[in-house]
This record gives sequence, structure tokens and C-alpha cells, in this order.
Amino acid sequence: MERLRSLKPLTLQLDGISYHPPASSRPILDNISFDLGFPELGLIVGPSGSGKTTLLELLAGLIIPQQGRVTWRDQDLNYLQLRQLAGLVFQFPERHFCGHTVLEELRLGHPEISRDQVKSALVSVGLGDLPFSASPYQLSGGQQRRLALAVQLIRQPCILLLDEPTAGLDWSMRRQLIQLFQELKQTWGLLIVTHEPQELAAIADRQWGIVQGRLEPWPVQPSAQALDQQISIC
Ligand SMILES: Nc1ncnc2c1ncn2[C@@H]1O[C@H](COP(=O)(O)OP(=O)(O)OP(=O)(O)O)[C@@H](O)[C@H]1O
Repeated sequence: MERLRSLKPLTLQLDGISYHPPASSRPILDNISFDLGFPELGLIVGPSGSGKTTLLELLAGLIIPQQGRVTWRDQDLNYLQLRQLAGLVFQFPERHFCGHTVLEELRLGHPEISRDQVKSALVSVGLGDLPFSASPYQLSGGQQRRLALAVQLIRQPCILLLDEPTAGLDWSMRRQLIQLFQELKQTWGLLIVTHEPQELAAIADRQWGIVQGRLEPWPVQPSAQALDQQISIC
């Protein structure tokens, strides 16, 4: 990871990325290009089925595009390097918890991780007071989302990828999580995909829309014709 951190501009770039699995009649991602700085929070907004999760899976190195390049600090990355670079928090991550305790959850697959590292990851998501022995299943919805973030942060990725991170939470938990994202974006690159942008848009540095696998400017600018109509109505 130090090697990935130590090269040139602090930017993740996608250039002409297309993904078209054989089972689909059309490309799920169609010629996607954008760049995201570090630290920075990028927001991609799109309806259900527009390709949001697929884009994050690709950036996490879980699927491989047929076309295009992903570069980090001007260096081309393959899917194995993407797995190092990015930490993906799935939608409803609490459904994938496996550990019986918070400590187990944070050490899954990495038994060498020290208790100090565990503590530090918990502190960075505002769970510093949580006992290591607590059961992940007995935490509140907001705490579970924070724990899922800590599971990724402990791996020290450069970019955090978050799929609908506030879905299914009540207003107060959403507000607390958004406050946490605001803090995390001072240190990490964050890319969030959602179909409910209202609250997240307030803290985003860059925003795009995605429709049928194509990236678009967002929020959509009203056309000149629509503006003329508004003026004539007034
Ligand atoms: N391997 C695949 N083969 C065929 N179709 C696929 C494959 N993976 C995804 N799709 C289809 O691609 C489209 C985009 O899926 P994706 O999960 O990325 O959308 P999404 O924007 O995240 O939707 P949601 O918000 O509902 O999760 C969907 O229609 C999905 O069924």
C-alpha cells in the first residue's frame, strides 16, 4: 500500500470503462470516465438498476472491465491492485457480519491485527467506547454501519467505496453517519453511490448521475428551453 501511496498525483482516474457481461443484452457500464481526488468525497446518483453497485464492484477489483483503464497516481491498476487500493462497504453490510464479537469481526482474515489497531479503527468511526466483546448483532443500526466502515478502514485502503450507506436508517442515524463521512473525507477518498442523494449531496465535493450505465452531469442542468418556459410562466 505504501507503494501505491507514494506515487504522483493523488487522483483515481477512470478512462472509458465499459463492462458488458455475456448474460446482459447491453453494457452495464458504458464508457465511464471520471476522476476523484484524495481526500475528496464523490457522489454518484442513479436509479435502481443503473449500474451503481457494478461500478463499485469494478473499482474494488471484484469484476474486470472489457474496456478502459483505471489509474491511481498515473499508474495503471489491475484488479489485484484495486483490491488493495479500495475498501468496499456493501449495501446493508450488517447482513454480512461473521464475527461473534466486535474484535473477531475486525480481525477476520487478519489475525495479526493488534488490539491497538482495532481500537484505533473503532475510534476513527466514533465507536471508541465499544467493548471488544460486544456482539455485532446487538449494535444499533447506526453502530453496525460504523463497524462495517471500521472493518474496511483497518485495512488502510486509499479509497472507501460506499454502496447506499444510509439506506434503511432513521433520520437521526443518517445525520450522525453523514457527520462521520464529513470527518472521514478529510483523510480518505470516499466514493458513495446512492439513489437518495438529498442529505449526502450537502457534503459531496463532486457529483455525477448514472443512467443505464452512462455517467452524466448531476444535478441535471435545466435546458435553455425549460428555462425560457419558466421565465415566460413567471
Ligand atoms: N453479471 C451480470 N449479468 C447480467 N446482468 C447483470 C450482471 N450484473 C448486474 N447486472 C444487471 O445490471 C444492472 C445494474 O445492476 P446494479 O446492481 O449495478 O444496479 P444498481 O444501480 O446498483 O441498482 P440498485 O440500486 O437496485 O442496487 C441490473 O439490471 C442488473 O440486473
